[in-house]
Parts: sequence; structure tokens; C-alpha cells
Amino acid sequence: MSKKIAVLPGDGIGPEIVAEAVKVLVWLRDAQGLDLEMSEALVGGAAIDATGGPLPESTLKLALEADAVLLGAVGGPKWEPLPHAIRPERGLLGLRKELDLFANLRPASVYPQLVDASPLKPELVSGIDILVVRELTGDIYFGQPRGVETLPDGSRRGYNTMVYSEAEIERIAHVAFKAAQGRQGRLCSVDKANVLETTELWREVLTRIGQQEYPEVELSHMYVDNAAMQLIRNPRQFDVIVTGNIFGDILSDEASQLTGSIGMLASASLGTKYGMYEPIHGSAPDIAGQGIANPIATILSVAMMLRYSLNEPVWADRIEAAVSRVLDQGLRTADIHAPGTRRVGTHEMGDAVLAALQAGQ
Ligand SMILES: NC(=O)c1ccc[n+]([C@@H]2O[C@H](COP(=O)([O-])OP(=O)(O)OC[C@H]3O[C@@H](n4cnc5c(N)ncnc54)[C@H](O)[C@@H]3O)[C@@H](O)[C@H]2O)c1
Ligand SMILES: CC(C)[C@H](C(=O)O)[C@@H](O)C(=O)O
Ligand SMILES: [Mg+2]
Repeated sequence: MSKKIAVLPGDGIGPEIVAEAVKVLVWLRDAQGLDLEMSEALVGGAAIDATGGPLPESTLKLALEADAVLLGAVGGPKWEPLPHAIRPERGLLGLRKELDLFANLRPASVYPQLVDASPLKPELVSGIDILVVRELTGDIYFGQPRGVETLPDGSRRGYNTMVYSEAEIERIAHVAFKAAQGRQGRLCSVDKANVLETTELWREVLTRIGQQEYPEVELSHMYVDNAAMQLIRNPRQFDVIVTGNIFGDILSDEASQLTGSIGMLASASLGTKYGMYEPIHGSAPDIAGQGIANPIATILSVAMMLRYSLNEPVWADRIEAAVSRVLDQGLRTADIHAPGTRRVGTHEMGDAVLAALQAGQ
């Protein structure tokens, strides 16, 4: 039976980078016989423009019926004056919630060819291989109450609520401990337990589950402010990082800089039934439409899709190897460009990865 892939390009550079990743899927279908069926739908600002809302019913239905979702990025200045409840970002958050994608895996490993592309010293970043496990359907992103209210004196105040239930913490903890078991066996849980009760519970639950069920995993705890600093000071100390939604959002963007560019970081958002795959970056309005965005994060997200949702781990490995060979050839998009390398645009990078995949399969 064919595997259905919902393709949601979104906004800004979304359609540009998704087109390059889809080329890989099309080749796997047409030349390698993978039984894939791709269908495109609108999400985010593009959906608002066409239908009035960021997550049309038809898009949600397509995602719910798919074996995997590939998403580009949503949002941009055009839609920023809109009320929060109907902004493009709500389309993405709605998908995460509706598909119950509570575990967001964001691997940050540096390709050896790119150690010079990081703003950090090469000796600090070389060999970096971090997996950020970000809880994705709870926290201050979804907690109630939330809003902006006008007080009796006429002034306004805004509020959001950080909430985690024990069950939500437990399920992400299991994902993180299992990931650590399959890697170097070290898990660092990042919280702000010195100030926030929510994360005090987080720490308590992580500790209990670690002691009871994963005694062989070396669990440590770190406050988020220190973690932000340690990622720059000594990033090689980390194997798996597990953290909540908001801290994970921030720390994964930071971690991307260890690898050279946010344009390199892929992600998998997983639940018990569904999987959605997207680069960790946004719609990059500052470079949208110029054909210069780095498509590698999205292509590597397709690799994660092949590994986690489509049961094609060998193709996942081959795509990652193809990216490496293209970097060996000295091809670089603007965000990872360095003296002595050849600067290419989005299409050329996509074509080169596909050619390397074709040559190496
Ligand atoms: N998953 C998502 O859909 C997602 C993620 C983050 C931000 N956003 C949205 O995107 C919009 C812009 O947000 P932002 O500017 O804070 O973050 P961003 O990630 O879009 O861009 C930050 C910087 O990184 C650069 N960049 C990002 N991706 C790149 C790529 N593939 N190649 C080269 N350079 C790249 C951009 O040019 C920009 O300078 C906002 O509306 C935001 O809400 C969406
Ligand atoms: C666009 C936004 C809702 C999203 C998030 O905050 O989760 C983005 O920053 C991400 O990292 O995927
Ligand atoms: Mg983010």
C-alpha cells in the first residue's frame, strides 16, 4: 500500500526549500520504486490568504490521513498585525496539537566540513553530536489561561501560563531516556526548577523515572540559563538534552549555531501515531524569494521521515551521506559559505544533493 505524504510548504522560504526536498521524494518514487503518494496543502499565511484561517479543515484532514507530514515554515511580517488566535503560527501549533506530536527531536551534529562555518572555534564544535528532545504540545505555548486584559485603571496586562501535567512529563521523559540509551547514555534535563514550580515537578519526574526505569542512563539536571551558556562554552559535554517546549525552542536555535547554520537543522515531531518533519528554522522573510535559502535542513528532515515514519532507514542514511558528499565537493549556500568554497543557490544545492544521492545509491 502506498505511503501518503502530506506536503505543506507554508510561507516565505517554505515553498523554496520544500521543493528541493520533494525532488528527493519524487526520485525515490520514480526511480527507486518507493510507493509514495505526495499531496500538497496550504498552511500558515498562505492558508490565511486563501481561506481566512491558518489551518483549513482540508489540510488537517490530509495530515490526519497521511503516513507523514513534510512542512516548510510558516509566518512572516505580512500576517503579524493579525490577532494571535489566527496568525500563521497557529496553523503549525494546531497541527502539532491535533496530531499529538509531543516529542520533537532536533539533532544538532556538525558535519566535519562545516566546523569553520560555526561562529565558535573549530576545536569547540568539532565532533558535536547533540540531540535536543523538546516537549512540543504543552508548556506556556498551550497553557490556560492566556490573553491580554484591560484592568480597571485602564492599563493592560498580558499573561500566559506554564503548565505541565505529570503524564506529559512522563511521556517525554521516556522518549528522552530511550534516545540516550541508543546513544552515549547521557541525558541532561534542562529546567528552571529554582524558580518555576512547573519545572520543579519536571525535575522530580525525570529523577524518579531515571532511577526506576533507566538506571544505566547518566541523568543530570541543568538550569536553562546555565545550559544556554554551556552550549557555547563546552558543547561537547552534551549527548541528549530533554527540555520543555519554550526552553527547547530557544536552545535548539542556539544549538544550530554549533553546526554552522540554522539552515542545517532538521527535526522530527513524533506522537504515538503521527510524524511531522520540518526544518527547525522559520520562513526567513529576509531572504525569501531570492533563491538563496539553504534547503539542507528540509532535505535532512526527509531523511528523518524515511527513518521514523516510512521504515526506510537505509535511504535516510544515504541522504545524509549525499549531503556530506556535496559538502566535500565544496558547495555552500550563503549561510554556510566560507572562503575557498563555491557559493550556490537553493536549487543548485538541491540538485547537487540529489545528484550525489543518485551517484551513491
Ligand atoms: N517552524 C516554523 O514554521 C517556524 C520556525 C521559526 C520561526 N517561524 C516564523 O518565521 C518567521 C520569521 O522568524 P525569524 O526571522 O525569527 O526566524 P527564521 O528562522 O525564519 O530566520 C532567522 C534567521 O535565519 C536565517 N535562516 C533561516 N532559515 C534559513 C535557511 N534555510 N537558509 C539560510 N538562512 C536561513 C534567516 O534568513 C534569518 O536571518 C516568523 O513569522 C516566525 O514566527 C516559523
Ligand atoms: C513558529 C513557532 C510557533 C515555532 C515554535 O515556537 O515552536 C518555531 O519557532 C519552531 O521552532 O518550530
Ligand atoms: Mg523555533
